[in-house]
Amino acid sequence: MKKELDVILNSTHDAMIAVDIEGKITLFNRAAEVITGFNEEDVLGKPIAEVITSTRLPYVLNSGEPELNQKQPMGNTVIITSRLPVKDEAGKVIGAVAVFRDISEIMDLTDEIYKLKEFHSLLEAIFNSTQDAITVCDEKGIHVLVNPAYSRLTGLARQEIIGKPATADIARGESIHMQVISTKKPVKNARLKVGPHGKEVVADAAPIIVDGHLRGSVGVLHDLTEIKKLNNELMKAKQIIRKLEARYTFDDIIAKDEGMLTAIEKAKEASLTPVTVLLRGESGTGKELFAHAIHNMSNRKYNQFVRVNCAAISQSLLESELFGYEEGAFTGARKGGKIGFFEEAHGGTIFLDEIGEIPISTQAKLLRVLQEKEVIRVGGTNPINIDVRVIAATNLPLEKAIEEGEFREDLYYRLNVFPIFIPPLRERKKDIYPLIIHLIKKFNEEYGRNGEDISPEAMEKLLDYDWPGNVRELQNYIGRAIINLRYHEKYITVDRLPMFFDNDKILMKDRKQKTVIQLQEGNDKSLRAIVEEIERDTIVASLKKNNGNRTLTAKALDVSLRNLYYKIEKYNIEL
Ligand SMILES: Nc1ncnc2c1ncn2[C@@H]1O[C@H](COP(=O)(O)OP(=O)(O)OP(=O)(O)O)[C@@H](O)[C@H]1O
Repeated sequence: MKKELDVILNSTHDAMIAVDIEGKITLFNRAAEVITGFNEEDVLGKPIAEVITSTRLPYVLNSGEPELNQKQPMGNTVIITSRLPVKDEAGKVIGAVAVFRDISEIMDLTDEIYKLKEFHSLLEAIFNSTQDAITVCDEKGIHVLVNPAYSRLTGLARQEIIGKPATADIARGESIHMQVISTKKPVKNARLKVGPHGKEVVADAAPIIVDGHLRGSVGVLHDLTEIKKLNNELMKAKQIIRKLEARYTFDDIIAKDEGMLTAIEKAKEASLTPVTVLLRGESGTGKELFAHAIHNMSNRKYNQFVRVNCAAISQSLLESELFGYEEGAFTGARKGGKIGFFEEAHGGTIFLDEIGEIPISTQAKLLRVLQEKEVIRVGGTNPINIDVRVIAATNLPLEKAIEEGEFREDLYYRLNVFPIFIPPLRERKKDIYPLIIHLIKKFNEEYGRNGEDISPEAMEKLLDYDWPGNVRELQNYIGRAIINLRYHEKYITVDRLPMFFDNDKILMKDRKQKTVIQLQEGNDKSLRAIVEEIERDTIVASLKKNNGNRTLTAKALDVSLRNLYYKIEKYNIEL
């Protein structure tokens, strides 16, 4: 029996030390040797206080009371000890035993657990407060976690989705979790519709890998309707800034050609008087630039310059935008009414771009404003005096529009008091080289290049081209050439020139391919969605081909400029 007890005593992980009534060591097991560093033979019979200075066994001998589960340091470790008196049958204390264990490893683990708990709480707070919708699936593709933003976005409560397969919240598109789980690779920018309301989202997902094993997938969804809304607001803000600023002066107009120099002289002359100016010229020739310069040289330069693109505003809104409206003038009218562009430009200049696009009914009202120098807001009766210089611009042959009954003759005469004709670039080739040098400097700054000039061979090619999009096209073209330059290159040489577009063919090819793809995929899109997609792609391609020039694009696609603006807004095209 003693042998068995010896084995037990020396194989247990609990350290044990026993002392007699005098405090001399009578038992010192293997675990006690490991923790204290002493050998049994060296300590047996010695007073415990000589071996372990901090011992409390003498107190237990004295008091006869046990001390249980006491934590205390011992050397570099921490131990947890229980000390018990040993009593004879009469209850007299005849010795004491200390049982203890090194708990420094457990303490380290406790520390680790505490830190993990802290981190967990931090993650939980982020998870619950972030505006990004987050969803987590396990490695089998079962939803295990979603945050409140996810429920707000998808309309699915936690309990409706947890435990369900990854595909359960998808209204349209492929599950990003399943893609991640099958490929172990992240997915970026996937467009999906989710939840019972088919909310449009852009989603990213990444695998959760623990010790080299896939444990699941975490997905983040961004509300696309919100992004679209913000984008629209940004576009509107940009439009407003553009409208309010007259950035250019005559110093910004680059010209060598005599025809162009004459136009500039005429414009300078006009800027010194309040005369109504009609700027004529093809799209991209610099009409807006002239309008800015005239305003900035006039005595109105410290007042507003308001640009109105008459083609970009829908016919139904144009009148109320130009002349303002009174409260309750129509359904949806803002409380308190709204002032129109003419009132906004009071004391300054209004630039009526694409004047040929004004509908005939609005033309009559515009004529009245120009004659009487007063506006009456839509839904109102009180005339409001305005002092506004008018600069109008068009790239349409207004005379032909008059013949066809689309433009009022009397308005034409009102506007055509001081016409300035800006020649197309193909008729002033002398301007091409100075414009290129000006543009190289501008784009060097923008793209961080060091271009200085253009080689004679490259120049020859550019002089041969017709530039149907005029300076705007040249500007975009040189921008692309500068991007093609290496950082150390100073010359735009022929091999750095971008291709000129022959896009009609490409466009047709693209259109056909696209249609076939849609059908081959057996996509369940409606005919309308397919047609709209093709329409959008076609407009984007044509706009690219025409360097963003709306007029040329409208012509190429055989739609009215107004219709094109409408579609650009409808499809949120930014070019
Ligand atoms: N002579 C010039 N010197 C420098 N830059 C020019 C010149 N002419 C045009 N540009 C630039 O070319 C671009 C197109 O010019 P602008 O917008 O004034 O043309 P537009 O005739 O008003 O075109 P649209 O009829 O399409 O509105 C602008 O970025 C403008 O700064």
